[in-house]
Amino acid sequence: MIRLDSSIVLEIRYATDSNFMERRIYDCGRCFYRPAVARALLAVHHDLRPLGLGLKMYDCYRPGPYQQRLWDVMPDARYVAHPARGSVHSRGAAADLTVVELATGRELDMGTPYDFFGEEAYTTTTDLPEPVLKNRRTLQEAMRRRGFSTIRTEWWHFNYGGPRFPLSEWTWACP
Ligand SMILES: C[C@@H](N)C(=O)N[C@H](C)C(=O)O
Ligand SMILES: [Zn+2]
Repeated sequence: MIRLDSSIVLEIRYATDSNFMERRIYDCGRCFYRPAVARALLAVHHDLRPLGLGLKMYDCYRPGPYQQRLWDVMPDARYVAHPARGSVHSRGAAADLTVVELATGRELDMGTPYDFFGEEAYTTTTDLPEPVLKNRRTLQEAMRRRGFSTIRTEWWHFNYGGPRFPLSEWTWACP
């Protein structure tokens, strides 16, 4: 993604130990997508620019075998897709992301951290401060406009509509 626009921020958490597993599972953090999905995300990023905002990616395409690693720690289908079914991430068509101020890199307050597994992170939760609800609306409206849909339990996760791409186990090279 950052080859398409280097102002998209990458913070691929599963390539760090700052994630719910508290350990690194990717050898390095890179962000790949099916071309149509990449184009749609780029459009979202550009749509946000007049507001002084842009996208920060937490996770992009997720090679199939890594789904089991997530499931081993959080075996709850509300929050992690069952490895036997596979994640839309492993189809190259899901995004875990947030919105940042372009000038400062500061994340907008979405009410919970990434991968907070609880009701405060649900997209259906309305019992949150108005600025948080506004920030979530900004993200959701920008993503919906370009063909993405939300899921109930995670404000950061979006699935791209359209063709159902196959699951993949391809893994990127690290420098
Ligand atoms: C684990 C979380 N970041 C996530 O992506 N969850 C969805 C439901 C998935 O595993 O596909
Ligand atoms: Zn996700």
